[in-house]
Amino acid sequence: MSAAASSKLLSTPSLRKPWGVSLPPRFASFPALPRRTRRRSLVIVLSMGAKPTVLVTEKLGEAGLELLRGFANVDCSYDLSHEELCTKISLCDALIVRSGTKVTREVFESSVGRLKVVGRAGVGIDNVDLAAATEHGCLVVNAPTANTIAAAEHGIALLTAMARNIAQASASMKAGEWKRSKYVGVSFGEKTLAVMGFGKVGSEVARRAKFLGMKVVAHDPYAPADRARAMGIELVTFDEALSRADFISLHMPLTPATSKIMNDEAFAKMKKGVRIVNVARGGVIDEDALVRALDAGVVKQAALDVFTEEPPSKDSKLVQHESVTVTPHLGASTVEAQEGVAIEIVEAVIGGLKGELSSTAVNAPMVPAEVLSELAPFVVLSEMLGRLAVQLVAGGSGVKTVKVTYASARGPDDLDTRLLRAMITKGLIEPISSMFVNLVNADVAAKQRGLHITEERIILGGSPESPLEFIQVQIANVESKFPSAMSETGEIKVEGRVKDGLPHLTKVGSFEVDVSLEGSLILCRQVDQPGMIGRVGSVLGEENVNVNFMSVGRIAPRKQAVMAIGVDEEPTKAALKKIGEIPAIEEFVFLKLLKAPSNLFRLSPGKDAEDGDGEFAIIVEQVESSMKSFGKKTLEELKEQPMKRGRREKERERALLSGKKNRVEQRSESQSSPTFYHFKLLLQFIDMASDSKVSESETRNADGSVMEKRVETVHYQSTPARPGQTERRRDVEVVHQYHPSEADSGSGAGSMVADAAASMASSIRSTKDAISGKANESSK
Ligand SMILES: NC(=O)c1ccc[n+]([C@@H]2O[C@H](COP(=O)([O-])OP(=O)(O)OC[C@H]3O[C@@H](n4cnc5c(N)ncnc54)[C@H](O)[C@@H]3O)[C@@H](O)[C@H]2O)c1
Ligand SMILES: O=C(O)[C@H](O)COP(=O)(O)O
Repeated sequence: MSAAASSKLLSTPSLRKPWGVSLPPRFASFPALPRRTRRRSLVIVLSMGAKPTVLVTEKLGEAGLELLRGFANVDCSYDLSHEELCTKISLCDALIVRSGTKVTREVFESSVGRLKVVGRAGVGIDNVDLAAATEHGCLVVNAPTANTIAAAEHGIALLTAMARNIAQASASMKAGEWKRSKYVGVSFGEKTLAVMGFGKVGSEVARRAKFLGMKVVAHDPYAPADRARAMGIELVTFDEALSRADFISLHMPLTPATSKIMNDEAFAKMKKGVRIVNVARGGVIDEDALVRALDAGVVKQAALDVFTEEPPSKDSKLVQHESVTVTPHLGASTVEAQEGVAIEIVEAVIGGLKGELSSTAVNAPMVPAEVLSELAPFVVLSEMLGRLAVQLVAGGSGVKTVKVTYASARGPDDLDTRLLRAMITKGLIEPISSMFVNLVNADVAAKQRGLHITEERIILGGSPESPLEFIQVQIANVESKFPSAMSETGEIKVEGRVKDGLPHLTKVGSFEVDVSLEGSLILCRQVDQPGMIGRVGSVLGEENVNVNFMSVGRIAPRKQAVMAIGVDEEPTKAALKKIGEIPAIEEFVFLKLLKAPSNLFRLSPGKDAEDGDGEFAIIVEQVESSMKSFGKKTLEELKEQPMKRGRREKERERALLSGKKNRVEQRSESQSSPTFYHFKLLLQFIDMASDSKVSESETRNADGSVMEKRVETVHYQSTPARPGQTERRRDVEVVHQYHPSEADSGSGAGSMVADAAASMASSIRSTKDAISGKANESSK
């Protein structure tokens, strides 16, 4: 498959409808779900989703591998050379490594955009080029907690082994000697241990050292003093730690600031005869300086688990030194830690591939689940506004200065705008470039394109129930192809709000409008007069273009007005021309929104790295278990099931219906057991899947070859936020469409697109079949 063809296929919009068919997070806590499928956000993915491929380059615990195999094709290739890794990586969606694999810029470049997640099965990410990962929009996750205890225990093991010469004495005895006086050790009682780096491992080492009877001080410029105080540990300066310590244990990460922090100068500040343990990173010690300090007797002994170069050379003076105890980077190597790390990293990588925000993401913001669910519709709105604004620019290029205004009744610290800014950036860049922008690389992408985005908060009075009242995007120093979109101060200005959970455009330039942002949009400016809606509507009607929303914003009756028309299908050029020719219309523009609202966290340009069948299975399983628990034989009977509502459900429903759902309520909802509300949602999904229709059509070239293939799905949905409401929205989505210029020119792209479309269509059919199949089975 050529690169071009493959990227075409990857960018095929899926049937994922994040705000349409997704179920809210609490649905994920439905009791019937197995642990693996419980997650922060369960999005129903009706995708063609082939399994992603995950390359594992170092030994990983079996439990993690097993979990991974349920989701992905797993390639365990240990001992790859760097060249081999670079070759293989272009076939992989994710990579899992430990500390032995160097994930360099070259690896990201060689992946040609396919690598979406790098999982570091452990803590230290100094072997991953984070800047390169971020530039390539690749999420890096680690497993920061599962090996803490193992590392701390290893630190203590080295400390005690060193103090009592265990390794040296053991080697000597095995060599046939019996030298009791040579291996006299030192005791810990009343000795001071300086813990350098009071993080997870450092504090566990400190805790254990206290039980050994040691006095413990710690140095960590970033550690909170109260945490140390609570453990009875004094936080001291770097110099004081060095000068007071009989033993030093290193637990800081390797960063430019800590590289060779233990150097000649530092050794000179230590007590003569100090003993040093390092289970952090070899690079924090200047190894040549340590050899000098050992030879001079300043450092009496060292116990090292980590080295600047791993493995160190066989004739390394440090490794061979009589006063040095060494282990080959075994800190994390306990059975328990390796199982834990494997599960922790696999869960993070799977989450990343599904587009979920991981709490262990190293190069993307971590957003708490309740904040995420609250911000979700604003995330879509942000991308839509970015897309609209950039399409209003004449020529589409030269966008350099963008101002985003967030208006909210909440306090200034109560809004994390990183997600919103990332999505506006995505909306601004993607329609006019081939770049794929996600949460990981949004800021870098903006910088690369010289896009300067400033953010402003407006604090409104009133009730802070909603995180935001409106978002405004302004582009300065450009001209607009729709001059009415210019504000009084000369910027292109669009403003939007979330209404009933859906993004709405509420202002264009200085004209107030109100149009739901779905499908695409036609903006017309005309002199306000009777009959305009009808005239434009009939041109669209003749073309079979469905109008989903229409609104007119005017300065005053019979004066200038802007009409915003939301359309499900893209009108032909001829239809747009006819609209432009209506005499009263003075300017107009057609703006494409999104075929499928983007999933913020999706890391690939379009393909959901998700096994769609797995998701269907969950829904089918839910239906089945509901039928059993309600003793129903058919789907119809299930749908008729009267809902018993307790006081809490009624209150919750009332709150939802009136849109008064605050964060506390949402949180308590997500923690409460699934009840009436969940069941309603399930029934809605059944309705949607049962009612959905798929139609396929083709346009052919004169020679009979396929020019364009469209697969449309039509499904009906209730608004998830309003479970009691019977009104439904029609929702049309073009699953795939390609144009003559992209048509099959012998590269195979055309047939792949056709295959993709067919596969999509069959996915929908199989969901419907699966649901009715279960119903039939249960009725037997
Ligand atoms: N040998 C092993 O197998 C093994 C196992 C686990 C962790 N590690 C390594 O141990 C180190 C610590 O891991 P962790 O999980 O405790 O990480 P952590 O992030 O929880 O703790 C690191 C601490 O170092 C502090 N720090 C940063 N710069 C410092 C400086 N200049 N001086 C003093 N302190 C500084 C940070 O504030 C933080 O509190 C990492 O380098 C990790 O890679 C090694
Ligand atoms: O940073 C870590 O987690 C440890 O150094 C463990 O590294 P490893 O996974 O290569 O054992």
